[in-house]
Amino acid sequence: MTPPILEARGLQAGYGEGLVLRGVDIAVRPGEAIGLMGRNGMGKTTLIRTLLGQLPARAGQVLADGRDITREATFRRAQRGIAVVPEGRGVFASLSVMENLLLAARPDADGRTPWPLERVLTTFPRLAQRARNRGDQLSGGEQQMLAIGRALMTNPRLLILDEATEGLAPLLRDEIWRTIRTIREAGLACIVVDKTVGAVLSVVDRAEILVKGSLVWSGRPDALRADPELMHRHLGV
Ligand SMILES: Nc1ncnc2c1ncn2[C@@H]1O[C@H](COP(=O)(O)OP(=O)(O)OP(=O)(O)O)[C@@H](O)[C@H]1O
Repeated sequence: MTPPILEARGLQAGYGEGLVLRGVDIAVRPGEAIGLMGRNGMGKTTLIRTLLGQLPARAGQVLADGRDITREATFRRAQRGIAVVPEGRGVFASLSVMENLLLAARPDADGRTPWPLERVLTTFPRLAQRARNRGDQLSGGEQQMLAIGRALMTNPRLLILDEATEGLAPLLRDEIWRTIRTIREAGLACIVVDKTVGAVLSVVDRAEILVKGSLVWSGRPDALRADPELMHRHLGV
């Protein structure tokens, strides 16, 4: 069987004296979409940061395609096709939409470009309309689309979206969810973190619930929806 694109085994990490992740096992296979769920402060962002190498692992392993990358630098992981749309977006304010996109462009590790500029602009028609506008002239929703567009320009195999719809008006949220669905249908693997539980469950293949740095439940979205008590206890809905 093809090994997972990204995997954690017994992963522990934290800040200062405190341990946040208490031995997490998780794997994302090619084309799979995972919803990483849990109440505030349970460790979702910490897990993503540790998978990306932005925070060191204290114990356990991170593997990419079956290879141990626990000590590998963040930029090397990005070269392996792991792209992130961070909380807070990271768009260059003084550059145009087009410049933001072109600056991010690079082929994948095999030299292919499944996401050329034209495809990104077709996926986000709003970005095409705003091509000459500066990053700081965009609405919050447009900035978010640009952040996702920039990630796609790196031709990733796995896209990690942390709070992709945070702070956006409902209509813009719907537009972001529609594009995430399009990206999914294109076969790109994703990890999605978002407070809108219903929307996350509508786009992922599997949900994983974190409680105090441990994964306590993993399963299909319909199994989670069918268990209101579980949803209430761990997700507060
Ligand atoms: N830079 C930091 N320094 C110290 N503690 C931190 C830091 N970042 C997060 N924490 C703590 O680590 C724990 C997990 O936080 P994390 O941000 O990973 O949770 P989360 O599940 O992503 O929650 P949220 O939805 O609120 O972002 C929390 O107790 C938080 O206070």
